[in-house]
Amino acid sequence: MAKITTSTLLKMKQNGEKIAALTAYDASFAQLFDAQGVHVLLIGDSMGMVLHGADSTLSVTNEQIAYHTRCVRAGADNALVIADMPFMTYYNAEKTLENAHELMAAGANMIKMEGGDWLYDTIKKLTQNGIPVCGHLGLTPQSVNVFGGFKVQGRDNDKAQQMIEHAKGLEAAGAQLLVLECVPTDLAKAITDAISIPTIGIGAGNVTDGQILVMHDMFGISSGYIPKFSKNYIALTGNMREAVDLYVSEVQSGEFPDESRSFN
Ligand SMILES: Nc1nc(=O)c2c([nH]1)NC[C@@H]1CN(c3ccc(C(=O)N[C@@H](CCC(=O)O)C(=O)O)cc3)CN21
Ligand SMILES: CC(C)C(=O)C(=O)O
Ligand SMILES: [Mg+2]
Repeated sequence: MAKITTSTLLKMKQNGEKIAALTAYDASFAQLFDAQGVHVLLIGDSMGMVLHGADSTLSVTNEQIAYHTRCVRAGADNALVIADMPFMTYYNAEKTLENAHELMAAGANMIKMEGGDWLYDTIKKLTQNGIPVCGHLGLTPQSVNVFGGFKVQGRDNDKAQQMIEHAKGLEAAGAQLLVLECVPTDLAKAITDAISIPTIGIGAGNVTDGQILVMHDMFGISSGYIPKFSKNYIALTGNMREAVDLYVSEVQSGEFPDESRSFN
């Protein structure tokens, strides 16, 4: 496998080849995932929950994401490395550029931010400065307290229509990838068809251009609650390497996620 870049991912969408992504937080797992053909590794602020044991992602800092990005970078040969921008590190353009710079210097190839139309100007600035951006719409966990819980988003028609507009706007602002989290499958399909950049789904059905899972959920070892959209690949295979291998092949065939792991 050659190095995965933003243009590789775009070509994969155009060719109908599914993108397999996982979160990663250290060099050993990054290397294992990379060796099994995972295309994208995300240093997620989910680390607040699966590494630190918190009940949300809000306490994660830019410094922590930078530290784990260095760890993942060291193990990633070919996979594209994306670093999450944590809660309250991108509330204005200047702050965002400074914090995104730290994550890029730590070895990220791209940064990810949660949100819609209020991010357009910032995304423009980042890409102008050479920092590729992944958007994130739907259940954006940094807004858990606004949503009143981890709830599926875009169920009513107005909200769905608004999310499609925001997806188009993010693309127009320069975003090169888009995560869709916990949205009805029909909406994920409409968004995936409406934009030319690839979509990566989690709890968004098998209609997106790729899939991502939190690695601990895929291994069935997350502390606390395991979301309904995830799948325990260790239970199916008995070892980590085969678990990742099966995940990648089920993403590529469209077998994962099935209806029982999607929302309608
Ligand atoms: N281990 C882990 N896995 C994740 O996928 C994940 C994290 N942590 N932390 C950051 C966010 C939080 N996420 C979550 C957390 C809970 C639900 C959840 O409870 N979902 C309900 C659906 C609720 C509804 O129907 O509206 C479910 O049944 O899965 C979803 C996403 C996704 N991310
Ligand atoms: C679940 C993914 C998309 C994420 O943002 C994270 O792991 O923090
Ligand atoms: Mg995140």
